[in-house]
Amino acid sequence: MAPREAEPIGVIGVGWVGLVTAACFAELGHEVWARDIDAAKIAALERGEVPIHEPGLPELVARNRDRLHFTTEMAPVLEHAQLLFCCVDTPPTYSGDADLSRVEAVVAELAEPDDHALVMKSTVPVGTGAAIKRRLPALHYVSNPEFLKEGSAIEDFMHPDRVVIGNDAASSDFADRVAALYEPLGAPIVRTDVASAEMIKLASNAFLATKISFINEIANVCEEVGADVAEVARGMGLDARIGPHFLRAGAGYGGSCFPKDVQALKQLAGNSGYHFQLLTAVIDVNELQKRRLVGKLQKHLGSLVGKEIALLGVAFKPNTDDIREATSLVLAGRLQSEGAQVRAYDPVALERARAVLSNVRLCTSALEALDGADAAVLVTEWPEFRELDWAGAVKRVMRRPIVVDGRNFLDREALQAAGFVYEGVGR
Ligand SMILES: NC(=O)C1=CN([C@@H]2O[C@H](COP(=O)(O)OP(=O)(O)OC[C@H]3O[C@@H](n4cnc5c(N)ncnc54)[C@H](O)[C@@H]3O)[C@@H](O)[C@H]2O)C=CC1
Ligand SMILES: O=C(O)[C@H]1O[C@H](OP(=O)(O)OP(=O)(O)OC[C@H]2O[C@@H](n3ccc(=O)[nH]c3=O)[C@H](O)[C@@H]2O)[C@H](O)[C@@H](O)[C@@H]1O
Repeated sequence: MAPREAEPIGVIGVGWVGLVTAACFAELGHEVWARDIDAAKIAALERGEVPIHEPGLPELVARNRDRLHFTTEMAPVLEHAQLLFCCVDTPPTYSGDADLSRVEAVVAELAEPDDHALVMKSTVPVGTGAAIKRRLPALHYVSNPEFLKEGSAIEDFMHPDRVVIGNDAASSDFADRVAALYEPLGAPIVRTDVASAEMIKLASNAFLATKISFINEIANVCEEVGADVAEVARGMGLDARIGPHFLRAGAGYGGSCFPKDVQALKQLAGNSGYHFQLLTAVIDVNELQKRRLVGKLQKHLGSLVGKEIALLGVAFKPNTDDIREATSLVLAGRLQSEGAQVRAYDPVALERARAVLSNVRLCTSALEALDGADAAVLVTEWPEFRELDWAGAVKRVMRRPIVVDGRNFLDREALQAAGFVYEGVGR
């Protein structure tokens, strides 16, 4: 696609957000200089390898290879581009606050006053832009939070519900140039101040997490009173004020963002003297929700000592190999401390799992994980799990036909008809 005006773009931090940003801006016709301090990652990208599992990304990177310039150095980025999209990670610290050390490292490499603008795509606490500007008053700073979801990152980037751009008066020309980059996408562009832009990102993630914890609590009550949460969510979601999205009850939210961003917003409020009660509950519900699956196993197996439990799925959601804060990790730990033997299978996340699930037997197929298992727990709703021959091969290899469906994903009626004990969430 030929852009109305090509704008050389710098991307700093080439992870999930950075690589998708770089590839999508290249697809929109811009030259992109993308820098990461991880030399192995840059070397892989230069060889044409994409280091993460994200549908469509290898093709997009390959198609735009001529416009994508990967580097470990800051100098070529500064030389070629004025808009510097900061996409470094902002993981949680022990206190739950966001760790801004990577952002600080990027800022330390910028001079001022100069003709660059730092465009913050990383998720940062409200006040980060102001703090950076206090130290470097002449630095141009634009907040441009990212709302993409892993697994549909390219689609989300190219067809956003909205684009948010926050800036002060001194940086309005740069902010206009950032807005111009997104114009071809046809999405509403929300122009606002930096602090509000930062808050829009945190509040959006916190609200979505709240929806999930809310429906999970409704699910838990449904179990007590004999209602089906999937039916309840369907009926609720048709109310336009509620909407149908993010009402899937299950084993709680995971991933690199909701857990850390909800915690970070709670901490941010606390640091300013405000106790954000609702978010405290959202977090507690989510932690308990992951563990409730253990109780469902105990209901049918009694003590878990020596029992063989198969986890179907390790990734925090399908279509990604990301296992950061995945429910599978909490569950594996809980099951092991109850004395169970745990085996697990995931179509794409096994390599990443190997580094953290040391006492779990990682299997190369679902059937291998299910062979001899006393129960199966569906943790990630990969389509291939629905397509397994439950009534035939699975029934034959499992020691006991018990399935805990942590995502309400499998065909309950078919499994029950095949003689399985089926436990969903909230039904
Ligand atoms: N993963 C997601 O779905 C989304 C993430 N975000 C936010 O975007 C930010 C990035 O997230 P991810 O892409 O998931 O992180 P990531 O961990 O996948 O990637 C971050 C990259 O930055 C690199 N890096 C660290 N310090 C650097 C430096 N000084 N210079 C150059 N590169 C450096 C790292 O080596 C890594 O490759 C976070 O703040 C996150 O909260 C926002 C929306 C969606
Ligand atoms: O800031 C971020 O990093 C991103 O965080 C989430 O995206 P992501 O974590 O990639 O994935 P989601 O699809 O939101 O799922 C997050 C978790 O919630 C769970 N979930 C989601 C929806 C639902 O109805 N129920 C539910 O339990 C998923 O299983 C998963 O564990 C947001 O959806 C993005 O808008 C945001 O940009």
